[in-house]
Amino acid sequence: MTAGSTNESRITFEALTKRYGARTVLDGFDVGVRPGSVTALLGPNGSGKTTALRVLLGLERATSGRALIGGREYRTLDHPVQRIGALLDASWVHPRRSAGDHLAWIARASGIATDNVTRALAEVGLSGVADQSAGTFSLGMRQRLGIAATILGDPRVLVFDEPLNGLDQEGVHWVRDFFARQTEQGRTVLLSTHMLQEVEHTADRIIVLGQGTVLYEGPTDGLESGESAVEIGVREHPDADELVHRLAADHGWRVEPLPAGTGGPGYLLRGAQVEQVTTALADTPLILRRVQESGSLEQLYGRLTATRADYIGR
Ligand SMILES: Nc1ncnc2c1ncn2[C@@H]1O[C@H](COP(=O)(O)OP(=O)(O)OP(=O)(O)O)[C@@H](O)[C@H]1O
Repeated sequence: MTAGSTNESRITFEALTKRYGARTVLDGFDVGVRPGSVTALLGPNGSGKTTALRVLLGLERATSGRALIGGREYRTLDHPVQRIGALLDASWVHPRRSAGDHLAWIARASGIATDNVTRALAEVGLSGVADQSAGTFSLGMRQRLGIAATILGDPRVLVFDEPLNGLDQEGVHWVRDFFARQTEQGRTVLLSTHMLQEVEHTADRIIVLGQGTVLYEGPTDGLESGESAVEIGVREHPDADELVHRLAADHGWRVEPLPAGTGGPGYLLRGAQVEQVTTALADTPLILRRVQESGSLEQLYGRLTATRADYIGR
């Protein structure tokens, strides 16, 4: 792959802000999506994932900032369907039209040679039902048909909104394998999801979206196997901050305050092990209320999105 084609496959959100009236949905959302990776845009319901994708696809205008495909905004692309394929809603298909006709119709409307229909149907395993009405398809088959439409123009960038929603196990596995095949060929896959459990097995990287901006961006595997960390909660104590920081300095841990909970302050101690922490705290006047290992995707997500309620309705 040439450097040029890598750049063409890159998605970039540049300080993207989107407001609906007084409501700020995206607030300087700024992140790049790497070619050759499956990247999950993760965030709670209403956090702005679909909005970010819709701006990328030219379906919404940004209030400020930009969303770029290979350095260009969607509306300036010469042959958009050959640059980016997107599936925002798999239910969008005429029920009486056959799978093949549905794709041929999209191909014609997009200026793509209809020969591509056969290739796309084969790629998603629907060749055998090409003449069957889409209305008779299961959700998983409709999803595959929607995916076939995204690859008609053989684009280097693929975007999906909640692609695993409602699928059974087999459907989920199929979609994951499909994504892996695409990135092996150097394509960029960006998907949105609000389901954390999906991410670890589906994506190589995650972008956590909250408070309208990027709360975290990084690989999914490092989250589980990376540096150890321990979350603690202690009872209110006038010197709690100072004591925790002193312990951390003695042991070489890094301290991050956690969002205030009930009953006392909380801290994330990076580089610490649970046993070290409980032993060290036993020599202080601090009373431990809770302690748990951290560093997993679930804990990270919980922590990052803990303050989202402050933002909604702003
Ligand atoms: N056209 C619009 N006018 C006003 N508000 C809108 C519009 N589109 C989206 N919103 C609001 O923007 C917020 C973000 O919506 P968005 O669909 O981007 O979130 P999401 O993260 O994709 O959530 P979900 O997982 O529920 O789809 C929501 O509160 C939504 O009500």
